[in-house]
Amino acid sequence: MGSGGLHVVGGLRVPGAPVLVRAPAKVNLALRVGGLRPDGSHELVTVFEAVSLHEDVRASPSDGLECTVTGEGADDVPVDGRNLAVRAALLLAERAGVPAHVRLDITKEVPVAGGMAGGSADAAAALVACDALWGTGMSRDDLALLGAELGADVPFALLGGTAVGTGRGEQVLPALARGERSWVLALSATGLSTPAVYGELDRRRGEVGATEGAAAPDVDEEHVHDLLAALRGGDAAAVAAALVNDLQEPALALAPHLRRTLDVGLEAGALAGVVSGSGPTTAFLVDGREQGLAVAVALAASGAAADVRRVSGPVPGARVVEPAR
Ligand SMILES: C[C@@](CO)(OP(=O)(O)O)[C@H](O)COP(=O)(O)OP(=O)(O)OC[C@H]1O[C@@H](n2ccc(N)nc2=O)[C@H](O)[C@@H]1O
Ligand SMILES: Nc1ncnc2c1ncn2[C@@H]1O[C@H](COP(=O)(O)OP(=O)(O)O)[C@@H](O)[C@H]1O
Repeated sequence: MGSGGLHVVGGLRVPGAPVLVRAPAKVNLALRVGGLRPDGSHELVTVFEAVSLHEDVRASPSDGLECTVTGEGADDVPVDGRNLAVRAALLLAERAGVPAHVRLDITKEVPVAGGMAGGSADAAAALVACDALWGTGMSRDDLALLGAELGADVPFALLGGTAVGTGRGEQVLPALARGERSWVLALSATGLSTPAVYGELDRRRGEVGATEGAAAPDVDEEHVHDLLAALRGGDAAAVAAALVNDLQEPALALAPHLRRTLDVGLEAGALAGVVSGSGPTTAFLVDGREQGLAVAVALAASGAAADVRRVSGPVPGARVVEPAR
């Protein structure tokens, strides 16, 4: 285990050069939420798709631990020990037994607190970048285990593609998925707190449970069976029909304006629209370029979205980008 980084020169990697890693945002194509676990998380079954909205993390040599953040929503992101990328560097250094000496420069494209796991992407990218910079020689599985300690979505940001997540969402396995999907994302001006949205789901289930005796259902892969079959077939309309999110109603309760956003996207011809994870980003599945343009224009023109992005998926998980952009 070396203490220096690795630099590519004529095919050889030499210690000490900056490493640039890119990691993707995600959309949950299905999110079925079960009961509350003793650790405060919910049991869930989800199908993640990594989409072409990215976070870039550059790790450079330093005498200490420094962090900068620029790009989408940078003002809302801490640069101290609360930053998930900083926490990732500290955790890797501790487990590898090396000093946490690195400068992390984060460039964000993913909306903060948008339900697209931008912070998790930063953590995943920082793990991969620091592993390369410090030459700690961790396997992808080692990094995924560390990632799971940082947040439930981090292992998926490492894996990318289209995958099934179980447990807290941190146990991920690739899913068979044919073809590429086109998405229009409607961004909100303000974020939603993930714990608040799960809390709203619990509150609603508590009310139902009090009268009907059944609160949280057990969840297993059977709950995402239709979606997985549709993904294997690669038919966008079948995928659209199977999109599901148990956090959608709680998110809509906390951010009622999203109902109009969903209506506008659907009226403009999207195959389907769904709140992404805990929201407030909404994701519209579209069939082809023309439909995507129509949906994006309608969302932007109506004012039902603060901003609009057209993306595609699946894309790879956190990876070293060479040469640096
Ligand atoms: C809802 C989802 C769907 O993919 O994503 P986002 O919409 O936030 O991106 C995830 O479950 C969010 O995962 P992530 O944001 O990584 O969660 P963590 O940092 O591990 O936990 C933040 C908080 O979310 C809640 N949480 C998270 C995961 C889970 N299975 N059950 C939970 O109840 C807990 O209140 C926890 O304290
Ligand atoms: N590197 C980071 N990027 C974004 N948010 C971060 C980061 N580190 C910590 N956070 C905190 O995590 C919160 C939500 O993270 P984020 O991943 O953007 O959203 P979501 O959980 O909705 O997908 C933010 O409000 C922010 O304060």
